[in-house]
Amino acid sequence: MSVTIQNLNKHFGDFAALKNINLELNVGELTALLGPSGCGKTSLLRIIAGLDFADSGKIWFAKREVTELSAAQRKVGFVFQHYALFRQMTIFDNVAFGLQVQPRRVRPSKAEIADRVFKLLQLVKLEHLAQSYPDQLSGGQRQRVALARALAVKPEVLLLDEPFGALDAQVRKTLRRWLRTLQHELNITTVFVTHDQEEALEVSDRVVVMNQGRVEQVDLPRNIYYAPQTEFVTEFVGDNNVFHGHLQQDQLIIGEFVHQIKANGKPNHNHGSTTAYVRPYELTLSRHSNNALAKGEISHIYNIGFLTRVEIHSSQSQQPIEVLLTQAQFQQQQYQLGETVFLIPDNLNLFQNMNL
Ligand SMILES: Nc1ncnc2c1ncn2[C@@H]1O[C@H](COP(=O)(O)OP(=O)(O)OP(=O)(O)O)[C@@H](O)[C@H]1O
Repeated sequence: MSVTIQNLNKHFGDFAALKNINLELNVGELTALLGPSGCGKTSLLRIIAGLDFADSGKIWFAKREVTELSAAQRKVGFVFQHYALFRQMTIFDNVAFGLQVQPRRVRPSKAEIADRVFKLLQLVKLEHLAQSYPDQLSGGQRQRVALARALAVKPEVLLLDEPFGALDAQVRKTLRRWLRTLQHELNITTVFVTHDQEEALEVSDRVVVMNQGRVEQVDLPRNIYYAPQTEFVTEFVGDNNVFHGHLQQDQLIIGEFVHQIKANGKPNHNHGSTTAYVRPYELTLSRHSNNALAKGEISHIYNIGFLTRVEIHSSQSQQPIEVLLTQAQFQQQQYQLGETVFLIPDNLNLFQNMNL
């Protein structure tokens, strides 16, 4: 079931929480809504679910307009960050709940319910805990039960609001891989809210990056990382070093440094005040100033297995500059703490400041 969102707006009092959202979520895809706290992810998810309603705009599930329909009428499955399981019910009864409360005329028979619940518990690999109670389960297991419960009513769209947000890092990692496999097996259109970029990039088929109630970019995870279209996406996703300078034709001028820009890195306008973003692994250290962006003093060296992280203090950057090299690269050059080095970029993401 595809989901289409058209010209959606939502206010809370005077505050515009969602501003003209247009989205097309593809059938069977796992879409992540990613953005900082307060950008409107949960508001959008709740409106897709029918738990809240927009001021204007329309929503379709395939060809069925659902804008005015309640959550129950839309047939969505929902999983929240905090496992909302019924503590006094067994795991089996928790999963069966949505089916047992259906009106008699549509409710499956007792045997059918039992069969479906066991299949779902097998799917989330918890069939051995059917007769346990939520308090006897770990956080990760409870979230898997919550997912089985959401799936029990055969939803057309599955909506997950930071489902692993309350779990520790290791469990999160295991569960997000597991969710990805499961989601592909079931092929159910899924929307997943997260403020964790690694989670969004690893789990989803497509990522919607949001900022202050607007959609900034909708793209494949690799494009969000390697080809960010806006300054916000560049800054929000992945680590960056930031340099402020001036563009003049093909040259980026930062203080005393003049860097020749490669043909593929040129922005549309080639004049004026510019911010350059460079990933830590896209910077190389050199003892020569040729085509450098900046220079500075090595202030910290940190080995992290295969990689070496080098921090550099420079008057060209407000923050310490971070460079990631392989151990081999680093050792070959024998850089020392306190040494002055030049920074050469392999790639630049340039955004021009239109106000200046
Ligand atoms: N019921 C409400 N009444 C008033 N303001 C609200 C309400 N719900 C959300 N907001 C505001 O709308 C904005 C978006 O909230 P929302 O919960 O959608 O953000 P979010 O991106 O999901 O953030 P988080 O990651 O912190 O959950 C926030 O500024 C929030 O304070």
